[in-house]
Amino acid sequence: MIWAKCLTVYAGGRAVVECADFEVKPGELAVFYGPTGGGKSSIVKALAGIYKSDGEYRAERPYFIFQDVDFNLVFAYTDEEVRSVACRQTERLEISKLSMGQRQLLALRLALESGAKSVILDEPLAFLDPGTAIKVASAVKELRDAGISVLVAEHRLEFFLDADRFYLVDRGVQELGFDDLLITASRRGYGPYFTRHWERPFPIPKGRGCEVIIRWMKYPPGSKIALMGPVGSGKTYTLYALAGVVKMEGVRGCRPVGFVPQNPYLYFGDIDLSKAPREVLQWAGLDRSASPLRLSYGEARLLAVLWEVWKRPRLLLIDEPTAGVDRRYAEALGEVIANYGGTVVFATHDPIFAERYAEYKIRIG
Ligand SMILES: Nc1ncnc2c1ncn2[C@@H]1O[C@H](COP(=O)(O)OP(=O)(O)OP(=O)(O)O)[C@@H](O)[C@H]1O
Repeated sequence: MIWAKCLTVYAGGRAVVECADFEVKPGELAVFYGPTGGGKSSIVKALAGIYKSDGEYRAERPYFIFQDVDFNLVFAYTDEEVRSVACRQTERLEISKLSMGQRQLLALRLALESGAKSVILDEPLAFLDPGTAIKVASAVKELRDAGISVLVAEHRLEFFLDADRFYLVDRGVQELGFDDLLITASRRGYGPYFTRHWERPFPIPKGRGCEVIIRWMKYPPGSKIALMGPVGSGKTYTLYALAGVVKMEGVRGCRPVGFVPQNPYLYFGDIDLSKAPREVLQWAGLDRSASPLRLSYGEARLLAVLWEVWKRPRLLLIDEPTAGVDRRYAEALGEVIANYGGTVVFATHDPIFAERYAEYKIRIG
């Protein structure tokens, strides 16, 4: 059983979610859906006791799978414990060589075998291609079928249409039927299907592009190129080759190059905002004393892309721009990509995004 009664969650000294009520009974699957920055991860962290909160909550024998699934595999278990579960499927196991989908499946198997009565997952599908996302979503549903209370925070609603409960998380929490959830989210402008444009235009510098070569084909300066293909097909590796970090036949990038990795928090590392361009900070409504690591995933991704664009690279590389963001943020990122004068290559699992914002789509793998 998972439940909360008037749960208020605090982050960075302010209430980011107010007086939330929700419950997930044994054998039920509930979905938290809502805008980027709406507070989904903050509630998950409050349930885990990491963020401060008021009100009451309980998660019976809980097991958490955080946005960064490596936390589960690398820190929570010994290598032997992970292997004892994984090696029933594979003879040898090196976590670093597993794809994101394999890592998620492994974490889910560990959850199933842990004897947990409630499992709470934050964005399990964020980095997965549709085929792998279906497998991981089925593994999540197996937990429900085993009588566990399952709560999943996810932007990719289409994989959990058969959930038992839907909660809209937008600074508060509201239980809605599926149709009402779609209508309310669309009206408020964060998807899943219709989005509202940002009121403020983006501060995007002009920039100048360069020619790139991918799979022996030349693409002219300023091209917007999507790399598509299943997980593990080599999209990120191709981006590394374009960045000049590794060598790959038939691939050539140029300099200066900008790179925004899959995990936007890695982009920021431990730097603060004191060197960020004024235009970007103003646009994002942030002040220089804020830490980017305190932003939500989607907020951090958009800030990283805008910041990188302001360095005016001739070639901008972005790994999975829309992973873990709502449609409104996806659209914002698309606008930045489309309007920047430099060459932009991005790896994506999002066909709608690629169709809309890329001039060239290259199948990898
Ligand atoms: N440690 C923190 N310090 C200050 N503010 C924070 C902190 N953690 C989260 N926030 C803020 O709380 C709000 C909710 O963030 P949260 O990460 O919970 O959103 P989310 O719904 O999970 O978003 P996403 O879909 O992008 O992951 C955001 O405005 C974020 O900037």
